[in-house]
Parts: sequence; structure tokens; C-alpha cells
Amino acid sequence: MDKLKQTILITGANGFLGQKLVEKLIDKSQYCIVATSKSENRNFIREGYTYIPCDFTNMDALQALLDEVQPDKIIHTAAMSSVEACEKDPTLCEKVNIETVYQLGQYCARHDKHLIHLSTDFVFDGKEGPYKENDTTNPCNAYGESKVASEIRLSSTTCRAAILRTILVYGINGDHNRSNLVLWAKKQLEDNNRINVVSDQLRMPTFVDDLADACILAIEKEATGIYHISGDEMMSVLDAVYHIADFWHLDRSLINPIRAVDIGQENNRPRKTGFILDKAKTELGYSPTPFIKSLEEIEQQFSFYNR
Ligand SMILES: NC(=O)C1=CN([C@@H]2O[C@H](COP(=O)(O)OP(=O)(O)OC[C@H]3O[C@@H](n4cnc5c(N)ncnc54)[C@H](OP(=O)(O)O)[C@@H]3O)[C@@H](O)[C@H]2O)C=CC1
Ligand SMILES: Cc1cn([C@H]2C[C@H](O)[C@@H](COP(=O)(O)OP(=O)(O)O[C@H]3O[C@@H](C)C(=O)[C@@H](O)[C@H]3O)O2)c(=O)[nH]c1=O
Repeated sequence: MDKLKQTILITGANGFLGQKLVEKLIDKSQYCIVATSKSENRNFIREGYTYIPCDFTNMDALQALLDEVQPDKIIHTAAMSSVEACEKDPTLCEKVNIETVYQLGQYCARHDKHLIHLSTDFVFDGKEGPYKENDTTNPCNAYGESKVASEIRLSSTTCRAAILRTILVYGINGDHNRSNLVLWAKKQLEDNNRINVVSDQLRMPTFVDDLADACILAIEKEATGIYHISGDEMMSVLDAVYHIADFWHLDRSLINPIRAVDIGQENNRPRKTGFILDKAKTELGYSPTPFIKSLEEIEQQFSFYNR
């Protein structure tokens, strides 16, 4: 690694946020970027960074990676991010979502390095959204529980860490296999397929480009503590999908409103989350993109990603 530059290690680099972070950070000449993920590299950009695969359930492999890379900063996006997968395999969920975070925190504490850790609105029960950073957590699924535990374990170290919680991330990157609410709804409606969309889950959906920018702000400001990072507009998932249909002039009549109970999500998803963004705006200079403007940016990005 070029020791004249600060080395940033991006974990979960194959993931939705991870791919966007690689794309944005390789353009910043002051950094040397190392990307890591469990599988072989899926980023369509192959130049400008080093990719090292590593399965974090192997703690020795993770330690060897840290000893080799000696990062100055770590942006930790890797996780089991599926609620259902975490319910199905709590042991693996604990290893990936909790033990890994503690190991990274201990490394950063020992070597005085800076860590950015990604968490979620699912740490809350969804009864009183929108939430401030110091509101009481009360997760309603195994995934949310693992993220609460990861925050607690991380805080038990002396690591300089910023925990960025976010919500329902959407947008586009080069990975045709990783969908999200916007791409899923747009594709289904373009294919004239009827879709069932929940009307009683309220969120502040987060543009992946804004989330990546927030990670970079936290890195550059050496931020520590918890920050809420999301879009600034509270909306039901149904309303979000109506916006998507209207923006791309698609057929609203294909959208069938359902309730969370209809897809078995009445108990394992918080009803109303959303974040109060004052702290991130004031301390990080975070500035979320309005939802409709983000759709305009996504439309422009389709050609860049050859999608
Ligand atoms: N997407 C969302 O709506 C939200 C996401 N978040 C959080 O933000 C972060 C990023 O989310 P997102 O980009 O959607 O995540 P993704 O699910 O898209 O990507 C997660 C990545 O973690 C990697 N990973 C999983 N298990 C391991 C392992 N054992 N060893 C190494 N790497 C592993 C995967 O690697 P590979 O693909 O190579 O197997 C995958 O690329 C996560 O922490 C998530 O909890 C929070 C709120 C909302
Ligand atoms: C499958 C399905 C989902 N939905 C809604 C439910 C949900 O609000 C939204 C997205 O579906 P998902 O199952 O991906 O949603 P979900 O697992 O609820 O998304 C969560 O992901 C994890 C990582 C988080 O941390 C949370 O912030 C949140 O983004 O779409 C429908 O409306 N109809 C459907 O048929």
C-alpha cells in the first residue's frame, strides 16, 4: 500500500453501498483504496483499487487481512442484511453482524484507526418514528437485534467509531444482480406485471449516493458517535412506488396496495421509522437529495452503468 496516502478499507465491497463507495472513493487521490468482500469481485470498475476477498466468519483470515492492509480507516458495510436470513441462521448472523464488528473495533482501538460502521432503522420498534440518535432502541427482528448488539459491542471498545444508521436504501450501481425498491418497482411496471406494495410501512428511503457521501463526510471529519442518515421525506412504501410509476410514466393501476400482514411482515418489520436528521446535517454537513430529484439522477445513471 502507498504509505504516502491514507489507506481506506471498504468491507462489503460487493454490496449495494460498497460498490458505490469504491466508485466514489477511487476518484479521491488522497486515498489508497482496498476493497474486500466474501466472494470474488463483482464491481464493474476494476481499476484504481486493490480487491482482496475475505470471509469474515474466519476470524484469523480477517486478522490476516488487517495485518496485511494496515488500514488508516475502515468503512464497514459488510453484513447479513436480510431480515429473513438472520431469522433463519442466527448463529451466522451473530458471527457476521456482531463478532466481525467487535473484532474490527478492537483492531481500530489497538492501532488508533477510524471506523465507520453501518447500522439500521430496524434498531427501533417503529411505534414512534421518526427517531433521534439517542432514542431508545427496541428491535422487532433478529437483524435489528444483531445491529443493536453490534453497536453495543463496538461502543465497549475504545475505538474511534462513527455509527451511521440508514433506511431502505435505493438507487443504481453496476451490479445487475442487486435490486432495490426503485429498480424492482420500475422493472415490474415496465414489464406490465402487477405488484403488491405495502401501504402501512412508513420510511424515509435513502438514496445510495447520499449514503455513500455521508460515509465520506464521516471519514473526512473523523466523526465519532451515532448519526442518522436517510432521505428527508417520510412516505409509505406505497407512496414511494406511486412516485416511481409517475416519474417513469408507468401504469399505476398495476400497483395493488396491500398491508404488511399480507406478506407476513406485521410483526418483524417496524411500522413507522424515519430519522430526525438535524445532527447529521449540522455536524457532518449532510444534505439529502429530494426523492424526485434522486429519481432524475438514477435515470441519468442508467447509461453510465449500461443498464
Ligand atoms: N440496503 C438497505 O436498505 C440498508 C442497509 N443497511 C446496512 O448498510 C450496510 C450495507 O447494506 P447493503 O449494501 O444493502 O448490503 P448488501 O447486502 O448489498 O451487501 C452486504 C455485503 O456484505 C458481504 N458479506 C456478507 N457476509 C460476509 C462475510 N461472511 N464475509 C465478508 N463479507 C460478507 C457480502 O459479500 P459478497 O456479496 O461478496 O458475498 C455483501 O456484498 C449493511 O451493514 C446493512 O445492514 C442499513 C439499512 C438499510
Ligand atoms: C417483497 C415485498 C416487499 N415490499 C416492501 C417491503 C419493504 O418496505 C420494501 C423493501 O423490501 P425488503 O424486503 O428489501 O425490505 P426490508 O427487509 O424491510 O428492508 C430493510 O432492509 C434492511 C437491510 C434494513 O436495514 C432496513 O432499513 C430496510 O431497508 O418493499 C412490498 O411492498 N411488496 C413486496 O412484495
